[in-house]
Amino acid sequence: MTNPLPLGRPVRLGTRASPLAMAQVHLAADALCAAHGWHRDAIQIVPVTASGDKVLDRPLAEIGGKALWTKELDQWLIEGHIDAAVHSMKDVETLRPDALEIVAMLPRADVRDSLVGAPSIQAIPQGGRLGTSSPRRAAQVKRLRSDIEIVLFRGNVATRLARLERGEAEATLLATAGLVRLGEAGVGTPVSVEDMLPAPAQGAIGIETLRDNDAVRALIVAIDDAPTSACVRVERALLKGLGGTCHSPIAALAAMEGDTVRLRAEILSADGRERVAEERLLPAEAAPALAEALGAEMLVQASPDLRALFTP
Ligand SMILES: NCc1[nH]cc(CCC(=O)O)c1CC(=O)O
Repeated sequence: MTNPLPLGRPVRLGTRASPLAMAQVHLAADALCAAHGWHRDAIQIVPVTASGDKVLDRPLAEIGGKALWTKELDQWLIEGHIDAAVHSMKDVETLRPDALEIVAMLPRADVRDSLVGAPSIQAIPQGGRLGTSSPRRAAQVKRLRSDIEIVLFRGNVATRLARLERGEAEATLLATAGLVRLGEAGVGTPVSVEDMLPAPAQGAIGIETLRDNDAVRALIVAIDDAPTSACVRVERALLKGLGGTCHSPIAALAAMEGDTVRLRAEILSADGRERVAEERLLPAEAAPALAEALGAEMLVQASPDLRALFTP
């Protein structure tokens, strides 16, 4: 016997249609079924093509930023075509529409980036090319290896790996979590967070609903991993304080240590020559507010040129 459907019909989970997003929505569906004792047909998966997946020849930052990943899903939620949307938290804008709320996050996966094409950043050949469209990854690599040339790599994980295979760059960096979820765990070598601090919210999957839909919220909140939610909220609060955009090289990682949150954060100039880095132990309760204040403080430490990267 499996439990009856509380909405009287399957729960409709919206997702981007990319292979990574599809793998992630299945993780969310599995978690919901396990938590509620449902059979898998209690969930209906609804793929929605995001505008961010349609334009592949220009940097995301230029064509409209992170909103392009969520715009269609936001609209489907608000119009009631889906009950919840599953997101890579890394791709979710800092400021969300008032009607929506991220109510749960799955346990966070590996937060590290993986280097593909070379065993370490040091081992990339002199003057070699690194394919990425991430201002953070570009700046962090430039900081370690100013000789490396950055070439624009957009598209999904498979596209980027294919471009590397074709010799369009010597190396690329991808989120380890994404590689693992796509069954490509053996591809690449994880880079330590000491060498390369990840993007805020990297490795976290969030589920968003309509703030006012109590029935759906109650179902989704059951799968929330509290430490992941707490840490990702702190990283996103820092982003809010920085007021960054997709143009802005920002890295941040929060981790629970008992009743405190260890927050590491850095902002960099595009060439990696300037860096403002901070590490703080914050009491958990006040951590989001303190992280937001830290973001503003980091901007004060930055040169006018670096600060300009954070003014939209
Ligand atoms: N911007 C694309 C994106 N959004 C989330 C992930 C990886 C999965 C995750 O961080 O949870 C990726 C791919 C990548 O950066 O390699």
